[in-house]
Amino acid sequence: MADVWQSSMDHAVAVARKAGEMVRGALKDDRTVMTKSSAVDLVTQTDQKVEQLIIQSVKEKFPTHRFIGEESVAAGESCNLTDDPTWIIDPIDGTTNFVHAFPFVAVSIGFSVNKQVEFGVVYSCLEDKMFTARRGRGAFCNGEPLQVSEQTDALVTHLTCVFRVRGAGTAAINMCLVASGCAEAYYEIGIHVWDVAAGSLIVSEAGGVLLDVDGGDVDLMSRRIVAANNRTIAERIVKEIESFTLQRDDAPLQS
Ligand SMILES: O=P(O)(O)O[C@H]1[C@H](O)[C@@H](O)[C@H](O)[C@@H](O)[C@@H]1O
Ligand SMILES: [Mg+2]
Repeated sequence: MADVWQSSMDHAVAVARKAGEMVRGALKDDRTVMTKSSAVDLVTQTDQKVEQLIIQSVKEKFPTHRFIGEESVAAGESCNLTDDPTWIIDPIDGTTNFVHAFPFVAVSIGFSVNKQVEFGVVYSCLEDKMFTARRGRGAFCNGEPLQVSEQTDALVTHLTCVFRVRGAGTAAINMCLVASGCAEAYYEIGIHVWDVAAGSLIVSEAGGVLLDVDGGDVDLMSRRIVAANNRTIAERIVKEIESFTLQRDDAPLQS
């Protein structure tokens, strides 16, 4: 990656930390659910405030950059990735955790150019862990290099009856667990681009493998992903799970 994106990445880290402070503060006194479109799809005022904080602060510094944010898309903005520099933001990944004070909540910021993720930042707010990756330059947690595990006996961070299962309740942290070598794999159907844009780069820069749940190349707009420490485990997961298709994130808006 050309050094031209370093200042954007530095800004992403700084604003993710600020956003994390806001999330920690709100955990104490503002976890009220505003809307609930399903048992798992919750929105709080804090989700919206944190997204605004990030977008405003980025706009001031990088006025030409574009945004895809979970709450902005929920409010009707389009979710199309162009070749322009684009910040892909999940203000609170793990909103259900946040509402219950279950202590795994992340701010996730991916940054893409020419439809390729150039850097990813995931701040695990309560653990105070800042996960970062730049394309071609490795993945880190609080500055320490990350490496996926060499285990062949897989611990998986999502539902399956074949593997041992753990789940943090946030796609971004689940992926950082794979990147950190604490779990061998994560898969999910139903996530959105803002859940996985940053985490996917963190996994691949830590030496992991990303696949679509049908075994092809991962497509961040397709709402499905397998992330694993190696290809053998990724392909085993592909074989074991029953895949299905959901409406893509970039599907044309219904009029
Ligand atoms: O809605 P948030 O909390 O941003 O994202 C969550 C997804 O909605 C949910 O489907 C998924 O299981 C969870 O891992 C993800 O982070
Ligand atoms: Mg999310």
